[in-house]
This record gives sequence, structure tokens and C-alpha cells, in this order.
Amino acid sequence: MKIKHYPGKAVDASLSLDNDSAMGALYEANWLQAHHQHHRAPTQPTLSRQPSNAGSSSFLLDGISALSKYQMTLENIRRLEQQAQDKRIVSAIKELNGYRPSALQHHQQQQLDNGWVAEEETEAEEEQLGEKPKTDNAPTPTAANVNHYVVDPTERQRLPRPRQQLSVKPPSLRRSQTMLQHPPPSYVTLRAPKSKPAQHNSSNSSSAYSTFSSAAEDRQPERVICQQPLRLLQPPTEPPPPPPTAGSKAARAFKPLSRSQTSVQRYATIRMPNHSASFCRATARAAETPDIRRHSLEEALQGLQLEEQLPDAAAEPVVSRQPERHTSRHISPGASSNGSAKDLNGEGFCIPRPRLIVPVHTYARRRRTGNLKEQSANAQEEDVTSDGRVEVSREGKYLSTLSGAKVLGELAILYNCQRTATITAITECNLWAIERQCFQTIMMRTGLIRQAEYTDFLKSVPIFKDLAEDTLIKISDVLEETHYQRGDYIVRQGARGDTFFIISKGKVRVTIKQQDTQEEKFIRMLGKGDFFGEKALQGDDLRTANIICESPEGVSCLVIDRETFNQLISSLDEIKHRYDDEGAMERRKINEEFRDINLTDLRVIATLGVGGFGRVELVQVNGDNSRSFALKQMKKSQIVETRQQQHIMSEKEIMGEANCQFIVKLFKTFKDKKYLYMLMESCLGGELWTILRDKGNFDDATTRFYTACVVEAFDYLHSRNIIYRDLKPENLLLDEKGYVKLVDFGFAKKLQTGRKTWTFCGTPEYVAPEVILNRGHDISADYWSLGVLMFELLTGTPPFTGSDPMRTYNIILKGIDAIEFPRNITRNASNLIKKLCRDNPAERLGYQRGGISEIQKHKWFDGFYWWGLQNRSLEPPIKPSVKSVVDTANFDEYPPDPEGPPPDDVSGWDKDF
Ligand SMILES: Nc1ncnc2c1ncn2[C@@H]1O[C@H](COP(=O)(O)OP(=O)(O)OP(=O)(O)O)[C@@H](O)[C@H]1O
Ligand SMILES: Nc1nc2c(ncn2[C@@H]2O[C@@H]3COP(=O)(O)O[C@H]3[C@H]2O)c(=O)[nH]1
Ligand SMILES: Nc1nc2c(ncn2[C@@H]2O[C@@H]3COP(=O)(O)O[C@H]3[C@H]2O)c(=O)[nH]1
Repeated sequence: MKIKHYPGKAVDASLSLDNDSAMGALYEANWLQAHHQHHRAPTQPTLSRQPSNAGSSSFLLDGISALSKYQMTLENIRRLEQQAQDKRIVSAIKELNGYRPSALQHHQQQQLDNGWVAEEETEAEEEQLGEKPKTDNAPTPTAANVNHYVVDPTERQRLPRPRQQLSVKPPSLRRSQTMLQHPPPSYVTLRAPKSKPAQHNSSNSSSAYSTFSSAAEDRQPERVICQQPLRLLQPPTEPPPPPPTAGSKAARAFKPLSRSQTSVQRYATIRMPNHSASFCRATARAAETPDIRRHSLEEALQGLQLEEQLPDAAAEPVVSRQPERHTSRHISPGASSNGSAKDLNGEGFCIPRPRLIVPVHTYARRRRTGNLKEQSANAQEEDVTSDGRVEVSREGKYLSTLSGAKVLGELAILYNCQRTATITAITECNLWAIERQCFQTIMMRTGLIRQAEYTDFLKSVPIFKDLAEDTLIKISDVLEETHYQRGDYIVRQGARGDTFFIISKGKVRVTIKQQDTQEEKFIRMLGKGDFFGEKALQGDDLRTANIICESPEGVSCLVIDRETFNQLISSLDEIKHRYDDEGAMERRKINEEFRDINLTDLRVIATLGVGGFGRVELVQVNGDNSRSFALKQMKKSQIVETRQQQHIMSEKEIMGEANCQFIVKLFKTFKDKKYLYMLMESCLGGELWTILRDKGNFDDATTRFYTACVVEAFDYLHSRNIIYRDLKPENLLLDEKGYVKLVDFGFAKKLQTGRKTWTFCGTPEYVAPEVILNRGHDISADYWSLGVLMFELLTGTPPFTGSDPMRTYNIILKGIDAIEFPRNITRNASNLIKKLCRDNPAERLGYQRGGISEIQKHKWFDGFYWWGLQNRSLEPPIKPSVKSVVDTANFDEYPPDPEGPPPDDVSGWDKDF
């Protein structure tokens, strides 16, 4: 069998089963690269093979080789486990290295117990989010910090503009600050090696050993089984540490990682109480795909021989006394790697195999996906006499003690490199040896067989049918198969999710918890070839529905990790939209209408407004005079200068998807060298601010109507965890009927559930105290601004107004109780304002248990016809005069842009706009 592309780090070469030299060159090249990257020493002179005619360059990996990473990971994790007092560092390191820290197990437990519980915010997480600035630099309302509040150059020229808009600090700066404060763990920094004299010279070994018992508890004279080459050893800098004895403090310090940290627990979001017991694909699929059985692992081994070896007779392997039993034992999925019962109970060390080439990767996968129960049982069953113990050391330093059915010595074979560690027998051990050729062949054949099966299956799945063969191979290489029993929750709504699933067998039920009743509503059934789990990966990590195993005979899923999903799958249209809710589908249909409209099809009628980055023009599509649109034109250079790229992308995304009649719709975006454009629905009633300016203030009923429109818009946004952050009358536009809509989503942001954000943005008069104090804010900041809006609409001036932003912040921090309420604010209105403008975000109305409905139920809204507002049957208090679709009478007049066209920006940051 030939493959073209090797998954993982994609090596482009032809690999043939019988082409030994290609295989050797592949391993060799990997090792060379590893060596080059990490040891920076001259090329290993003792490599057994020279680059073959297969061409070593084509085998080289980008960056660090998997082997190097693997070794360093292994050893550093251990070292850090011993050293680090701070558990957070340990778990961060593990996570960086692909392990799942116990925190996730904790999460999973929480999910099992009670749905899910919001994770405690940590600095490290915020760092990842790239939002939280260094606390030292947190803005406080003192003059010294003025430069944190960069006055937005977008401030309009029109008078009387009472306020300025805030701009944000450069995100990159914030990030580096955070990193300064919390430097990343030094997991790549190896400590100075301590060495002890090697007992034996070593060589490139040609066999891998599986240790398993031979009775004796008595400590035998130590014998080296495989040894790391002497050349690598450094002169001792300090006396070697004594080998830890069982139960000693040192031995406890070496407490190895548990398997659970590397395998099933990675699906922290998935509740899998009753996994079916088998991960042996050959078995699991036997019933369904008889042809696959032909390629069972046993078959892959035909003609291969295992040898049993005593450590002191390493040079002369003894032929196994029980070859049949050994054969099945060694290759069974449960025992294919370090699958001892001890391991599985969290006491053994679990070697993460490098994801490099098919055989290696496949080898790893089996273990990572392994079903705990069954592997444990298998290992116990087969590990008849598992008392033999070996010690692993590297450069004279003790690493671990292995016992039971462990595989060792595979690295030198897989990578054709010298032994990477020294293995010494510390009790009498019997080892089974497999020769290089045999071992490689097993790994390769089983890997290829497995890969071919998965690729075939993927080809039959409709969403993948158009994917290139090499992409399918890559996907199939990282797939892990999991099995569930009837009634299992494969995915639980509200849990955190990190994986994408394709059903390979059986049926699942999709349900969604109803907000009001908490009952689970049936949504649909999914079967073989269907997928699920994409939403959590696209959104804020949280599962949006329950997926329950329905088939009596269980369900099998192929599981794909987030990284692969993002790289290879997430862009598929079908993935993006298959399970859209009704609103999203309707919205997509609307946007579809504008698919064929180009910038050149638009004709400018007049200017509607001037924003921070340019003008908003009233436009019509050539040949269609029945409708008009607002085209927001933004100077790219200015966006970059003020570092608002991220905000603009977010604005596009949120407005483009929102399907709410209280939010201005964005239909299409365009870009050219100088500008970004947003084609929106036009609201010809003008800004609420203009009306307020002309009228001075509104009465209670008028204010109630506009406030209610905003409540509806917030209800829509907040239920999707979107924070708006820029409420003010300028951003409320009236449509021709007099209903207001929220516009300008430049500061809107989708938050992760339970998370806060730290970006300092908004308009000074409207920002909440926690924003000023840089304590992190969330949707509750919008409720604060709602109170401010009510006050401004009722009085014509916002409650917190200073002569400059710093004074305004000081006033805000004194709180709403320090503000005198004019008489025209009714008691109910002032009560609601005060309840919205609570200093403590958690106490604000709308943010508590009853959600936004608490605002709707407030006395001030007594008798308000919410349903009429929602179905637009309610008569608005002010009916704007809009004579035609091109009537701009409700807008001020704007002179042409005095600055002229901006410079070109073709840097490409806006490619997704
Ligand atoms: N859809 C629309 N229909 C009618 N007028 C609009 C529309 N969108 C924007 N405008 C007008 O253009 C002005 C500026 O628009 P917008 O606030 O979106 O731009 P911006 O660059 O984000 O401005 P800001 O400086 O307020 O952040 C608005 O205040 C409004 O007068
Ligand atoms: N490098 C390294 N090898 C280990 C470790 N634990 C067990 N081993 C095994 O020790 C073996 C030494 O020979 P190999 O390099 O062939 O393969 C190595 C692994 O199988 C470890 O922590 N580091
Ligand atoms: N939200 C939602 N999810 C669905 C629906 N139908 C199937 N699903 C799947 O259910 C999955 C639950 O986990 P995710 O939210 O990650 O991804 C979700 C979708 O893949 C549906 O109608 N709504």
C-alpha cells in the first residue's frame, strides 16, 4: 500500500511497506531534525543510516520534531511536577504539552453533578483571551492615568456634541503586559544535566521490549537493558541523587502522570458514564464491516515473531516460550502501549507518542482513546506476573520506574536514533523483544490499515465528499473512536466542549433545555454520517444542545480535536450552518439576496452621518429606486492607526448575524484598498440624539417607549452573550415608523459564558464604574448604561457629566445616590434608574436571576404593551416625517471630507471582512 502524504506534520513522500530504506530515511530525518533543533550539536555521527535516496529533506519537519518535543515534554513534566509548588503552573504546562490538567477533570465532575459551573477566572485565561491588561496599569480615575483614556479622534464636529468616545489601548500592549506579569512557565528550559557514570555503552538498539514480570521481589544486581549513548552525558556537576526507594519522599515526588490526564479526560465536556468497553476497532467494527476484519491487527502480525529476552542476555534474544500468547498480548490495543492496570488507575506513567508518522501516531491514538475500564481489565488479565521493575534514567538522572506490561525501547526504533534513555533492571525481569524490522512493520501496517478504513468512511460522509484525499488522510489520522451506550449523554448542554464528532454507527437524539421550564425539548435524530459538536468549537466553547445515545446497541463516534477541526473542517459551509436556529437561517436568506450586489452597483444619494472612520452615505442600488441603504465607509488606515481591527471584525460579525428588529441589519460588506464598507438597512427617522437635542428632553411615556426598544435589543444580544458597550442616543436610529434600532456595534463583543472582558471602551458619560476601575465587566455594564440613557432621555443630560472625562469618571465613581434627580423624573423612573445604576454589577436589575424580564416587570413599565412593541403594532410616541426612501431631512448636513482619500492599505489584515 502506498500513501502520498503523512498526516500530522505532513511529510510528502511515498512510503512503501517493502521499502526499508524509505522508512529508515524517514525516521532518520526526523531524528536529525530533532537533534538539530534541540541539541545544536553536530550531526550525530553514530546514526545507523545515511539519508537514503528517498531524499531526507522531504522528510524534515517544520520546526521542532515530534521526538524532541516528546522527550522534552516527558522529562520536563516530571521535573516540574517535582519542583513546582504552584499547581497552576504544572497544569498549564501539561496543557501546553497536550495533556489535560486535572482542572478539566474537575469540570467534568461538576458537569456530572450539576450541569456546569462557570470556571474561575484566572489571569492565565485572560491572557489567552488577550483582553486583560496588567493590573498595575489599570486605569484609575487619577490624572496620572489620563493617557489610558485616549480621546477618540472620531469625536464629531457637530455641535453640541456633549461627549467623547473612548478608544482602547492597543491589545498587543495589554498582552505583553500580562505576559510580563505572568511569564510563561519555563517548560522548555532544561536544567543543567546531572549525570552518573553509565553502566554500559549503548548502541542503536534493534529491539523494543515489553517488560513483564518474573516473580522475584528481591532486588537483583542492576542491569542495563537499553542505554542512552555515553556521548550525551555531561560531567557531573553535583553528586547523583540516590535512586529513590519505594515509598520514599523522592519516589513520591516522582508520582507519574495518570493516564486520565492524557486520554479520555480531554473530553472534559462530555459525560460518558457508561462507555462501552471496547476500543479495539477490529472488534468494534467486526459486526458492521466484515471486510475490515480481514485487516485485523492479528493479521497484520502474521509471520512476525516475538522474542522474550532476559535483560542480561540482551544481545542474544531468547525465543519466546509462549509465542502465541505473547503475540496477542503485545499487539492487543489494551497492551499496545503502556497499558498496565496501574497506569490506568492513575499511578503509572503514560508516554505520549509523537504525532509524526502514521505508525507512531496510530500507536499513540489507541492509547489516548482507550476505554479505561476495558484496557484496565485487559492489562490485568494479561499481565500475569507483573512484578519485574526497570528504572528509566536519562543523562544519569532518575526519571521513573516502570513495571508491568510496559513497552520500552520503541523510540530508538521508531526514529532510528540512539537510545534516548537508559533502562536498568532493578528486579529480575523477563522481556519480550521485537526486532526493529518487525516492530516497524507492525506499526506501519496497522497504521495504514486503520488510516485506510477511516479515509474510506470519511469519503462516504456527505460533508467530506469534496475534501481532497490528503485532507481526508490527515483527518483520519487524528480521529479517535469512542463508543457510547444507550442513554449516555455524549454531549451535555452548557458543558465545555473541545471536540467534534462524526457518527460512525448508531443514532443519537438532540435535545435542548427550554429556558423557562428547563425541560429538554426534542430537536432531531442524527445517524451514521451525521456530525455534531461544531457549535462549541465555533462559539464560546459551550455546548448548545444535549446529544444522547439512542440506539440500543450503542453509538460509535469518530472524534476530532479542536485543532484539526479548525485547520481542516471548520470552514466547510455545511459545518457552519447545518444546525442554524430559525432566526439565523432567516438572516442568511436575507443576506443571500445581496450576494450579487457589488460596490459599483451602488449610487450615493447623500451623507447621513460622519463616524469615527468615515462617512455613512445613503445609497441606492442602480436600477432599483424602491429601496435605499446606508453604506458605512471606513478608512482602513484609520482603523489600523487606532487599532480597532478586532472591533471592526466583531462589528461585522455581530451585525451581520443579528436578526432582531431593534438592531440595524448589516446585509453585505465590501472592501477596497482604502476603505471597508458596510451595507446596512437605512433608518431615515434620524438619530434619537437629534430629536432629543431639538426637544430638550422627553416625557415619561416617550422615554419608556425608547427604553423598551433598547431593552428588546439587549434581550436579543444578552441572550446570545453579546455585550453592546456603547449605548447613547447617538447610536439609536429611528426607522420611518418611529421605532428605534441600535446601530454602531464597534464595541460589541461576544463573551464566553461567565467570563468578563477588560477592554476599556465606551463613552465616558455612559461607562460603568467597573469599566473605569478595570475590574472586568460583562453584560451588566449595559444595564448601567440603560439607567444612564433613561436619565438622559428624561432630563436631556446624562447623570454623570464632568467638564472632561476624568471628572466624569470621578462623578461616576461617587455613585448614583450622589446624583440629584430633577423633579420631572417620576418616582418609578428614578427607582428603576437607581436599580440599573447600582455600583455592584451583580445587584443591577436585569442581571439577577430573573434576567432582563425583571426590568420589563418593573413598576415603571406597568401597563406597557410589550407584545405590541414586539409585533410593531404599538404606536411610537414620535412619528418622524420621511417622505421617500431617499428623504434625508432628518439628518444634519455634512460638508465633504476635508482630508481627502486615505492612503492604501493592502496589508491583508481585513481579509475576512
Ligand atoms: N443605518 C443607518 N441609517 C441611517 N443613518 C445611519 C445609519 N448608520 C449610521 N448612520 C448615521 O451615521 C452616523 C455614524 O454612524 P456610526 O455611529 O455607525 O459610525 P461610527 O464610525 O461607528 O461612529 P461613532 O464615531 O459614533 O462610533 C450615525 O450616528 C448616524 O447618524
Ligand atoms: N526519553 C525517555 N524515554 C523513556 C522515558 N520513560 C520510558 N522511556 C523509554 O526508555 C527507552 C530507552 O530506549 P529508547 O530511546 O529506544 O525508548 C525509550 C522509551 O521507550 C522517558 O521519560 N524519557
Ligand atoms: N444548537 C443546536 N445544536 C444542534 C442542533 N441540532 C444538532 N445540534 C448539534 O448539537 C451539538 C451540541 O454541541 P455543540 O453546541 O458543540 O454543537 C451542537 C450541534 O452540532 C440544533 O438544532 N441546535
